[in-house]
Amino acid sequence: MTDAAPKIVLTDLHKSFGPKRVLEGIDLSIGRGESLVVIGGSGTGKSVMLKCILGLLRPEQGSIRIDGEEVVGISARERDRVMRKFGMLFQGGALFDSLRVWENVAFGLIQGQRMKRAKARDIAIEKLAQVGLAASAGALYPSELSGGMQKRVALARAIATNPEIIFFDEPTTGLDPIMADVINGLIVKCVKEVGATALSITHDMASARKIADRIAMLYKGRLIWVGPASEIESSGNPYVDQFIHGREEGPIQMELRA
Ligand SMILES: Nc1ncnc2c1ncn2[C@@H]1O[C@H](COP(=O)(O)OP(=O)(O)OP(=O)(O)O)[C@@H](O)[C@H]1O
Repeated sequence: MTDAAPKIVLTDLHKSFGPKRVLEGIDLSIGRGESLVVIGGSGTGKSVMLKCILGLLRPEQGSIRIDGEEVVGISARERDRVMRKFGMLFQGGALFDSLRVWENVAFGLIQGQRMKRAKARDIAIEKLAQVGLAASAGALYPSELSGGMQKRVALARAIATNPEIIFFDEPTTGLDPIMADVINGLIVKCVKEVGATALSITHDMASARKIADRIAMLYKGRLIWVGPASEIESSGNPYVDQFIHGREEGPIQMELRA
């Protein structure tokens, strides 16, 4: 559950690319230990928002606070320190093909924390077990695994350093619905075990419903609805309603045609 001081606070965040305004005033507070999922159509700015928090993009206006600390405009060195709080599961897994599975999982421990290989390997094997993979899988290369197994490895890597905050970027893309459900279940379990705050972006509603405590919907540069996952069916918001039911007809399509 969450406690009083929020982990991440976005205030009046704006990000444009030339004349294209992508984020036009995002306000969002994510509690400690909370799992928040941002939904929204393609190109609405979900990745841009995540990249702003990760420091990969710099917003031209607004504030991003992590544990109360302003991170917009901090130095590269300070950014490295803040980044150590983060774990990340990238869209598509983004595993290193030339490294064995265990080396992928241990990457942040060896490279980021300068941990000895033997110790990092033990932790990697432990994390692989947490996502349901046998120690023997650690010796394989990613190309020898199915897509679902690769996602498990990516999840093991995301939790390897016991991060305080984990970002999930489209965690179920490319998986069949059953494997997606398995991965969603593992995400919930692992986030709880690590005690992390989770921020995910997806357009997979089954995933959002399963992993979110709260859901926020991004549309036209703003969060048009934020609320408990259990209340999204009764949001009373026609944009949300259309999106979550995947209806062709509704206000979103009309504006796309314009
Ligand atoms: N580096 C960039 N330079 C210029 N425009 C960009 C850049 N990054 C993103 N955009 C634009 O910002 C908008 C939002 O992109 P973003 O990738 O955040 O969408 P998204 O909601 O994550 O979409 P999807 O669900 O398809 O991944 C898009 O119109 C995109 O073209």
